[in-house]
Amino acid sequence: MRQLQWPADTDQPADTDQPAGAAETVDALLAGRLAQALDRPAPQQPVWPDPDRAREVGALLRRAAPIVTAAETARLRRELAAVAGGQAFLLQGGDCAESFAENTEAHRRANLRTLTGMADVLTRRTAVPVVKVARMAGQYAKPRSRAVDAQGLPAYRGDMVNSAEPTRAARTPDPDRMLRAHAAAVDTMALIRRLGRGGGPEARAAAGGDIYVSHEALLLDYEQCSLRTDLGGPEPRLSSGLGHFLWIGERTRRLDGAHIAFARLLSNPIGLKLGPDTTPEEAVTYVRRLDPHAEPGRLTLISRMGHTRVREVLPPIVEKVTASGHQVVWSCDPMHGNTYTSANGYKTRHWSAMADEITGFFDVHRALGTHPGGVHLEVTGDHVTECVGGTGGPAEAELPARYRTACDPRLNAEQARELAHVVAELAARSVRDRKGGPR
Ligand SMILES: O=C[C@H](O)[C@H](O)COP(=O)(O)O
Ligand SMILES: C=C(OP(=O)(O)O)C(=O)O
Ligand SMILES: [Mn+2]
Repeated sequence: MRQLQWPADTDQPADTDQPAGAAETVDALLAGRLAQALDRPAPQQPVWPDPDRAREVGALLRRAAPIVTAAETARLRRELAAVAGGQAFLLQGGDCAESFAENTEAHRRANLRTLTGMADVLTRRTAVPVVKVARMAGQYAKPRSRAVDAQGLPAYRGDMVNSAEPTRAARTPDPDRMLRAHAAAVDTMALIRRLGRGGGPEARAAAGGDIYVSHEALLLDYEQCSLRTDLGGPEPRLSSGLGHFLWIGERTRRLDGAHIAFARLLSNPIGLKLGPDTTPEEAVTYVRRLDPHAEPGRLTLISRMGHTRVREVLPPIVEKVTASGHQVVWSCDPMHGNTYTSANGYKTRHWSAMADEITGFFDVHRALGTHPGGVHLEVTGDHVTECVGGTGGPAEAELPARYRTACDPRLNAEQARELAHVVAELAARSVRDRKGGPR
């Protein structure tokens, strides 16, 4: 698989529409499609104060080595096909936002250990393989509800864009941060490889076998780098070397927008967040658009409906998508639909609301006879106090003690483990139902 060849003398893909044939022609075709995709409206993008520097950074990044290999990504695609087919579960999780300051080896190891620990709970209880996908090695860009924060400053948009520090200078988007984020992601992937392979028994236990990496494909100036021509699928596509799995967020999934068009071009498995306003008709439109060749596991639909809505909103979506014949992975994000501000002013989530949304998600799939494929969580191994509840978890008044997140509140290791037991019970029941044959 080759790096996508950009037309000579320019940093931008050519706007051309030639038929596929020789290698250069396929590259030109894909580069043209990419240019068309990126030309569409793109919400949540920073305005770089120095566009020339942003272009220079883009050119540097396009020459950088990929973070993940195409072979690994292809393996994840096969494993997600098994999830879509009901033979495995998906566990995806990590920080809401990685940050340069928190990117220590201890932090990353703790997060990996937490993910692995949760996977162990699930595997032991269900005896079904668990595919582990970390929100890591590229999760540095954030969509925001408001462009301006409470103090009137430009919002923090992730360390890849600006700094969380509350000054106007720090909040000014800086394209060089994309280089730092890329270097940090390379470093994180190297750590994961070290733990997984040559790291010795202790390290191997910490990593727990293969861990894939994922992030939200949000910042298009970053995402258009590290693209390789992939001729292995039903049509020529682009394999992103920036992560194994990329997802499109709730705030950037407009159907006529750049993010959906970009995801359509990728051969990586992709995810799509679906909030409570999604209609079944919209869901099917996304599925047809993003999985045009009906490849099992190509698309993961990550519902984040909120615990009060999931039982009402999800069933018609699952029914309509199932009737369309596409085999998607159904995943539940119980975090983003259950966020609220505590009485003392902290953005938080209650453990019980998450457990309830997950329970609702499994109940919906049980009633419809479909496979509740997995969960998507914001979680850390650090001893933080960001989400309330769980046995022994903090109350609202205790949130200030160790509230460290760069963006959204994460479950700490104890809360995560307790939630893993809830998921494991529900998953075990679902496995039993399936073994019992059609109901
Ligand atoms: O995950 C992150 C999103 O950026 C977040 O949920 C939006 O947060 P905001 O409402 O604080 O902007
Ligand atoms: C921004 C996120 O989620 P959503 O797009 O579902 O709001 C996220 O996963 O951090
Ligand atoms: Mn988040």
